[in-house]
Amino acid sequence: GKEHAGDFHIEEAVDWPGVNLKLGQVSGLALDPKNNLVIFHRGDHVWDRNSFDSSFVYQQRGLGPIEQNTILVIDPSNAEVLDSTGKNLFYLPHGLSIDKDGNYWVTDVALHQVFKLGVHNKEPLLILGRSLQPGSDKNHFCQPTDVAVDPVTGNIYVSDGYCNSRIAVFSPNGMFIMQWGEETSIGKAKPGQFRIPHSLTLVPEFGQLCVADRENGRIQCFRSETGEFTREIKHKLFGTELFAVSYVPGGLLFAVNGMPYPGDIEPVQGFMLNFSTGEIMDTFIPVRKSFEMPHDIVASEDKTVYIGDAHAKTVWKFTSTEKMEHRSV
Ligand SMILES: O=C(N[C@@H](O)C(=O)O)c1ccccc1
Repeated sequence: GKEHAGDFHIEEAVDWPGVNLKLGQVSGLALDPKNNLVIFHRGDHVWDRNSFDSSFVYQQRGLGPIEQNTILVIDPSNAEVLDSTGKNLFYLPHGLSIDKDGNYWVTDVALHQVFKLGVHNKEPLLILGRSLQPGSDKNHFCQPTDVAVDPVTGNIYVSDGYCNSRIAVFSPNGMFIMQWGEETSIGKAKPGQFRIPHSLTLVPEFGQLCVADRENGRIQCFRSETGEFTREIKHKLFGTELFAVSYVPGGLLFAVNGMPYPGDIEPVQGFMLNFSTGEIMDTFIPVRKSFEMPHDIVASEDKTVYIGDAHAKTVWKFTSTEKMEHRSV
């Protein structure tokens, strides 16, 4: 008989053992060219009220860099740790992305720096920013949150940061090209204004870069070549904070919001959005354990989605199951 088109639902892959991985605060997730999950976590370091002074200078240098491997490569099917690297380099890991050649790009909010790590022995090939020195110019970031590398131009986009409100763009060899964005002024947030640009995702088919404008609880997108504002995606269902975004070639945009503030009714959850229309197509939460501070999200073309949580110290895997709306026989 005639069947209605299947309806996709995203739900936790409850047989995936990765939720039991022993991790520190999970800050960044990415997929490598082989679709392995790569996790950036803080080992035994935590970001709390004592981590920075009022000028955003990191206060816990005495701890030394994290001695555990902060970057884990995980088998997507059985969650085995295929590789681990990144020890004795970082103080407070934050963003992670992987470029088309498989190089890792990470940010460290304590160092106020962006690192490019080579595919092989992961030694830094490029470092942007000045170690432990917050600032806001061509050579200084202030708690940079994420980094994305354009697959065509090789240009490097940095979302900077907690204590800045800009997107800074660099050439493949690290020369400053341009920046855009400003602090959100009192009252309604205007286009191009940020309150913690927290996560980046490139949308190559549309020549755009989208930003999780965290405390404005919205996604802003820009033309990646010029920084020109193209659109905002915002829903009441996002609540106060929108933490992370991940675009999937083919037109889907995934996002995750923050725990409800006192008085908020919107629950913390993952979102699957239609990039072109901005509409919410599905929402999802874990079955095992619960979101505490979901911090990053990464999705692949087959609608496999991972969410990493900085407070639950957990990564969940979600997959898309096609539920036939109903069959007429
Ligand atoms: O948001 C915060 N942290 C998370 O995003 C994170 O851990 O990356 C934070 C802000 C102020 C003080 C302490 C932590």
